[in-house]
Amino acid sequence: MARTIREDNQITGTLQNVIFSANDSYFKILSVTVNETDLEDWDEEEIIVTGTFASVKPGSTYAFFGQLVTHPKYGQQFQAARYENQMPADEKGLVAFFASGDFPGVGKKTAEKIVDHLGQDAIDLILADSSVLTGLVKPKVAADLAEKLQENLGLEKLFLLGHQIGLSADVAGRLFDHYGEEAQEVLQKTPYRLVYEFDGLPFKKVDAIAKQAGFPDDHPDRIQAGVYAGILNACYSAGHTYLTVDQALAAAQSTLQSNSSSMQTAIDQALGALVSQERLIYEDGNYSPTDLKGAEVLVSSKVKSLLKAKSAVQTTPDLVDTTFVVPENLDLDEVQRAAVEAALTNQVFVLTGGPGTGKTTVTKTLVATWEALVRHQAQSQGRDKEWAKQNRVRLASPTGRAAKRMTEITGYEATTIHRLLGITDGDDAEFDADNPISGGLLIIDEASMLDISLAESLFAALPKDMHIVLVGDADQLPSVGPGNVLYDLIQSQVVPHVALERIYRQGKGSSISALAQSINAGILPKDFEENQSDRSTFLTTADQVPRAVSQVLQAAVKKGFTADQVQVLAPMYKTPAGVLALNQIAQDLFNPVKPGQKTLQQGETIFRLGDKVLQLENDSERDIYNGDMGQVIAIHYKKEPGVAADSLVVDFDGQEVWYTSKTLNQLTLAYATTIHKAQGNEFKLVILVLTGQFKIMLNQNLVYTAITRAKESLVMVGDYSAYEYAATHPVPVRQTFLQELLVDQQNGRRATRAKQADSRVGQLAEHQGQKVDRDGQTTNLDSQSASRADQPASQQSQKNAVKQETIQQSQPTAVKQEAPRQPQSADSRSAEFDQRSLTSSSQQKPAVQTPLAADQIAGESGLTTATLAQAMANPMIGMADLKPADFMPESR
Ligand SMILES: Nc1ncnc2c1ncn2[C@@H]1O[C@H](COP(=O)(O)OP(=O)(O)OP(=O)(O)O)[C@@H](O)[C@H]1O
Repeated sequence: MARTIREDNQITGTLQNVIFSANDSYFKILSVTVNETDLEDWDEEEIIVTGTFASVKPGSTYAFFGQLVTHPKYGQQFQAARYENQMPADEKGLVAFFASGDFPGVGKKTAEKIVDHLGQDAIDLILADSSVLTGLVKPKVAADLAEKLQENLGLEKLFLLGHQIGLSADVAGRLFDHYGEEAQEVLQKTPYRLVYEFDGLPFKKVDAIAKQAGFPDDHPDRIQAGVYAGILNACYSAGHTYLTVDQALAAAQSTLQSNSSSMQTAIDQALGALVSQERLIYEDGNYSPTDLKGAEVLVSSKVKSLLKAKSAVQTTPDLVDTTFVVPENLDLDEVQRAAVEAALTNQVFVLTGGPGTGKTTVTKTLVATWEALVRHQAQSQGRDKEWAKQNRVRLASPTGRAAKRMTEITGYEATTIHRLLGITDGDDAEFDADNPISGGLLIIDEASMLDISLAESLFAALPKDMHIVLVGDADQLPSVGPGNVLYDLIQSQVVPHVALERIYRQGKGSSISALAQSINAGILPKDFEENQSDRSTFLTTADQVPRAVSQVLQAAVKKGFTADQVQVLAPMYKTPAGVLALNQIAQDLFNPVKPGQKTLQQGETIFRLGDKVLQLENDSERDIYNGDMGQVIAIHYKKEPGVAADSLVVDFDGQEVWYTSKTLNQLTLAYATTIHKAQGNEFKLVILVLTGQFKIMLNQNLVYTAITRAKESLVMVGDYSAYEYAATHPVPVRQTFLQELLVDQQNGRRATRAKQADSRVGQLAEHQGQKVDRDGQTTNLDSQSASRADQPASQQSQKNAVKQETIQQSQPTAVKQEAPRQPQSADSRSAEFDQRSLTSSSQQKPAVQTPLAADQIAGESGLTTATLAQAMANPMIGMADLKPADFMPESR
């Protein structure tokens, strides 16, 4: 139901007391005695007022503007959108205000002196310029008084100004925290500074603030900030670390919404100014945001210096050979063994491979062999325990979940990279170039998720002689943030690399692996629609997706799958086939409303006790990270004894984390997630939804990443053409410098030019339409976005070339693979896609019909209920037994 917009009501009242005050924001709950109100039905003396307030003072009078709402537990209360401090109306009141005891060193006499000299505008005069107090009071008293006034009234004024210019109280509060008493001046006099200095205000918003402050469209500050914001947005939305001149101009024009010739000249001047201010770097016809280029330079130079370094622990091939330890007596194949040797005999090493190829097995062997090497040398060289500790193995991963898995598998402590580096929110890393981390060998898992900024922090903090091994699946999605670290390291051929290709886990019979490999090669296999022992396909139109997913989930629930074991994946949040809608469906199935069940609401989401939930942000202080999944294990209401505020407790694999209304926005339901958020996680059953509505997001790496999250079974729902389109479209090329920085200058330039030529093919399509961030959130374009459909197919061929070259150059023993078939041209595929998307549901390829219903399976297969769960563990009689007929609505 659409929400009706109402005019604000008003209450003027005296503050009795502050019932609750949040630590991490200005949110408060107040008890107020009503003096006057326009609320028709309010006849009580007191009212509860909630909202964002400065240091409001009991006994003072305020005017609150907002709405009367009904809280499910606490009943009626006033939700204030803004408020005003009713300042003393006359000089007598003003004297009482200054002498209230709030201002150290100001008694009645001093208060009278101040008011005598400054009159009724005393407060405004002091807030504007505290030097008006010079000579009236002692310097210390003047400083304290000005500071206290700022703290209370300065923030209140900022709330008021924020309200007038369309800033939420929360942003106004953060601005005050950032700029202090200067905040108001920044907003009114130099608003475009916010583009460079303040996180979380898009250029459009800053521009609107500046317009209200009287800045014309052609003001140089506006053009400069618009150019900078445009370039930065373009880099972040496409994952680039630089833009060509043409791209930079297009991004700037799009952000500034003008391409007049005078604007062209102004943009050129702004680009020059941004370069001289060192906000941008211009080189060889490209513009890079200084931080991104700086990060690439640091990573490349650190990699090069590490490659030349000699570690304290000797790792000659002979020593590695004699100390080689393979856990669990596994028989490593030739390539795996060569990978271990190369990883230990080189200071920097990259290991890649698809699921089940033995990356973890190699990691375990590396850890065990390294420890044996350290022990052996500590003994033979008479080293002490401290030396062994200094050279120990460290393990880390970009996500908490992957780190936990590493710990479980290796038996060694693994952490997130953030934790390894001691990065806490908003603060600099504890470990950096001046204070490096300790350890002799560092293994980073899920390295495909490493963006250039995190890579910079990581490489900066490595001791100069540390061994580093990056492990990942090169065919997965690139990092959410800019950069292409893993790809560039491999492509440079400067860093030794082994690609594991033989699949062990799912074995030859696994059709999920075969499908993933085929999609990797740009082909949707002929048997895509045929149900296999471990995968099924259900073709539906976009509007049939919710029903189809619901049917599949019901079948899964009947078969005993838990919410933890099943993961619904879709590329984006919105649309009826998107993550938000699918979460509702899954929540109702896995955790239906029960009488008396405790719930807590945040925005549109109602969390129920028992829900599967996902952490959306890194919160290093509480050691929970973006992508961590957990379960709601308790909900507490404020009215309960000993409970200070409504709260929700989540169990993240044994770690309990509390959320209150202030942190609940970090959490969402996790029955369905975007594919980006599922990176680094694996699930027994994956239900993947792709439809033409997600076209802007579809590519090989996305669908490959989704499919390979399935450990045992995969159910694909949606539109055939969407799968076909994704399978035949490589991930768009990322423009980065790291590769060329790693190789010699001359060769590097050549490579860059080739990449630029490629990316220009797609330039015409850029800066148009919608912007979709790397996690599937749609926003209107502020600057630009690259249309994935029009990106060249070059990354696929580059990728294949890398694989081939790597195998030949760094890994002579690896099993060579046939070069995959090149995908069709992007144009012909696009045309085909559009045609298919227009096909009506009756023209959709029919779902394969089989007569066996899910709940018949136990009987017909001769399994008892008790053995059914056991049977589910076997992919051969697992989810694949759920046939299309079990999932699809009867009417189909
Ligand atoms: N050389 C080998 N011989 C026999 N079994 C092997 C060999 N290498 C790996 N395996 C087995 O194959 C399975 C998959 O290996 P592993 O977990 O190391 O792969 P992975 O690449 O880490 O997979 P994922 O990325 O999906 O976690 C494991 O059960 C492992 O014991």
